[in-house]
Amino acid sequence: MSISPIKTSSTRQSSLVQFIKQTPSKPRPSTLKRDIISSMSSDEQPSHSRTSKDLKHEEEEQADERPQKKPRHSSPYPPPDHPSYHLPPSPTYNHPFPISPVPQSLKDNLKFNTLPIAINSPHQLDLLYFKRFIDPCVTRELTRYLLEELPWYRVKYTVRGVNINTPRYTTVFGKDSTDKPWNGYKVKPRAIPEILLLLMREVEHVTNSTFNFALVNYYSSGTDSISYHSDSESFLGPEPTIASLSLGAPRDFHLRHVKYKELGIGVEKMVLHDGDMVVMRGKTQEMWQHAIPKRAKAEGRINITFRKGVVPYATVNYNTYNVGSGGIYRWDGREMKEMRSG
Ligand SMILES: O=C(O)CCC(=O)C(=O)O
Ligand SMILES: [Fe+2]
Repeated sequence: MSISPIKTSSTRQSSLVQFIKQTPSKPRPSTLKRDIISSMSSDEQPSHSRTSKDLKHEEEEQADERPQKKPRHSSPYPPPDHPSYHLPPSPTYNHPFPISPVPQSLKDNLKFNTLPIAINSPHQLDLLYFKRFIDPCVTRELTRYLLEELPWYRVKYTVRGVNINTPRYTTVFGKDSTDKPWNGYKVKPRAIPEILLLLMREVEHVTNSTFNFALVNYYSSGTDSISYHSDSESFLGPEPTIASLSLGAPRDFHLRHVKYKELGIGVEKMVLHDGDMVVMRGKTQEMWQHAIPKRAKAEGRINITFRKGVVPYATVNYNTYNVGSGGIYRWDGREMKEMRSG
């Protein structure tokens, strides 16, 4: 890693990140602890590189700071005055087929680890990492529900005469924060389904942000991937906060600086596990690109990103590249089946 050293009492001091504990309700960082992630190999967990002293400290802290039981929210979400998410004409607006109600067992078991670790570098990488943000007791049921209930797409498109087959399943819900009405688009946006709103509420709470889109990827095997890119699209506004949730099999998450060659900055590598959440903030999109590279072998993984689109083109673009005009796929319990060809 090319993060400049922070002197600590620890013996290792090459590449460092700051580990910042935050109070659950106030995501403003206050440095309680520093730790080392030194040249993480792609299969290492950040905790593997900690000293035993730090680990002990961590265990003690965790004893006091167990993932919190989800507070009982009695009021519907989003509230009518949600600053970014305009209520659609109906909660199921423009769903191509009905999405079953969220099972009560799934709702009851949704619990969250609201304590992040901050990962910063002098090169303006600005991440929050919530290890097992979603409690492992529910991730299996949640993954299955999303696979079975969401409409999935394999989008094809052409850029400068080149035909592209998106190498993963995608789908998207939501509308930008402008006053353009839900029915004002040539391709109408889709209401965010209840399960994604439940997750969005918690993610908004811990990131102190608001969102209006949920983009969902499904990487069915190691050959599904997303290549290096930034989500710094003009339609997200400056310094966007993007929260990215992982469910299912672990996958590598690589970040490289936009001038990594000129500046000799190495690739940052993490492994994202079932239930983890990475929040990209500040200048991360402007100065860094991220990717999920192909892997020789990998089981299925779902990724959900929450974002805030601030212009109508966000809605148009996300629908074009995550729904498109091709066939629709559903998970039948074993595999994806195309139920309507494009
Ligand atoms: O799957 C991931 O973790 C990343 C997805 C991503 O970067 C994107 O959808 O823009
Ligand atoms: Fe991305």
